[in-house]
Amino acid sequence: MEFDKFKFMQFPRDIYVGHGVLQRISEVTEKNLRNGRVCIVTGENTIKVAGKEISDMLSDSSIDNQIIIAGGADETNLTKVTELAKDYGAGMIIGVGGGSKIDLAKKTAYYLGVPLISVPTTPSHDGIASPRASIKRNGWSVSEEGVMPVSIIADTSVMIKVPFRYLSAGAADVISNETAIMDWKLANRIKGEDYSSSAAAIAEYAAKELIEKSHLIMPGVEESVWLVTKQILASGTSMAIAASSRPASGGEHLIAHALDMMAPGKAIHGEQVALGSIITMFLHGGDWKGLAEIYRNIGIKTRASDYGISDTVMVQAVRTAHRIRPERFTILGDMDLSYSAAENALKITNII
Ligand SMILES: NC(=O)C1=CN([C@@H]2O[C@H](COP(=O)(O)OP(=O)(O)OC[C@H]3O[C@@H](n4cnc5c(N)ncnc54)[C@H](OP(=O)(O)O)[C@@H]3O)[C@@H](O)[C@H]2O)C=CC1
Ligand SMILES: O=C(CO)COP(=O)(O)O
Ligand SMILES: [Zn+2]
Repeated sequence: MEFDKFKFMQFPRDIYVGHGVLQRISEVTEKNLRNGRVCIVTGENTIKVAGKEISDMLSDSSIDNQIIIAGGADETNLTKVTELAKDYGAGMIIGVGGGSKIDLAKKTAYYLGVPLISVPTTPSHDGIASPRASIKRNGWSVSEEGVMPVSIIADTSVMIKVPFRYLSAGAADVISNETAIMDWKLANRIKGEDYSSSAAAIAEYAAKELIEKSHLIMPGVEESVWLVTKQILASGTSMAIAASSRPASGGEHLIAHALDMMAPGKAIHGEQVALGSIITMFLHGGDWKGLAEIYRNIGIKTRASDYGISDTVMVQAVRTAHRIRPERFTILGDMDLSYSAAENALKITNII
């Protein structure tokens, strides 16, 4: 048979991570702006944290720019942001904020065919340096092709200012690669899905590094942000190699996306993912107790009620999460779990 494999991988060119790197924004913009003006996609909170400062720094360097304040990463907001950026003649997008703003920015840059700079204001997720965008369409979360940022400016002196909960969530998002990889291997064995051992090795390395150094993840310590951000970048690289979020998103993420729909605004992404990965680790027959202990050590609460999520919702989320992405086979299978099986697993693992 003729060799017909093909894969497109995108990687960032320049990554600045550490104290005070935000000051590089004008220099990095000038280096990457081919033509047109700059649109800064940010949120209501994050404009105050870094969005406005970035706009001022660009203006001081005579770079025309416009701020777009956006909401969540859903279809409606994406259309609005893309139209505004297009009307403005954007030749570059700068995404400033958490995962939702960076995903909107990734997808806008993708539609307009312009470069993207990613400026995370929080270490709460591992989408900072991934080419994938998680967008809600008709209420369902879809993992889509976006652009990989040409540059990432991760200023730890900005990211340290978020509540510790956000740092714990980011670490949990990376640690959950453990179950994502188990699911990917399972899908490879059962469904013959393509599997990349190099992408999996990097995703697993990132998780293991944080597990080994979990005692160093502490509140109010900028070095902890540095530690987590480095592995967030590694996790993003694994998604770039796979050209998919597979190495960092399995059944635990499906449960998180189900909770997004069924219990919106209760727990943040990384917290939902942590709950999901304890349960999928249990279903895989792995060391769920050890995993839950690690999560608690880094400040993650491991009971659904800690977030105001009811037992019934938690059971339903576990039962039905597989419906969200039927093409992404995981330990959750391709049929609803029985009520009693889901409830039993959640009780044994002390999630409910
Ligand atoms: N594409 C990918 O590969 C990945 C995507 N994701 C996606 O990322 C999202 C989760 O990201 P997450 O960051 O947790 O959620 P959000 O982007 O929703 O941010 C959570 C909240 O934190 C606020 N915030 C961010 N930074 C600061 C700050 N420095 N100070 C004060 N408030 C701040 C935001 O404000 P504001 O309202 O201003 O935005 C927002 O209200 C999910 O949609 C998930 O699907 C997650 C992992 C990987
Ligand atoms: O959150 C992710 C990795 O941490 C990837 O997002 P999806 O679950 O939307 O693919
Ligand atoms: Zn995630």
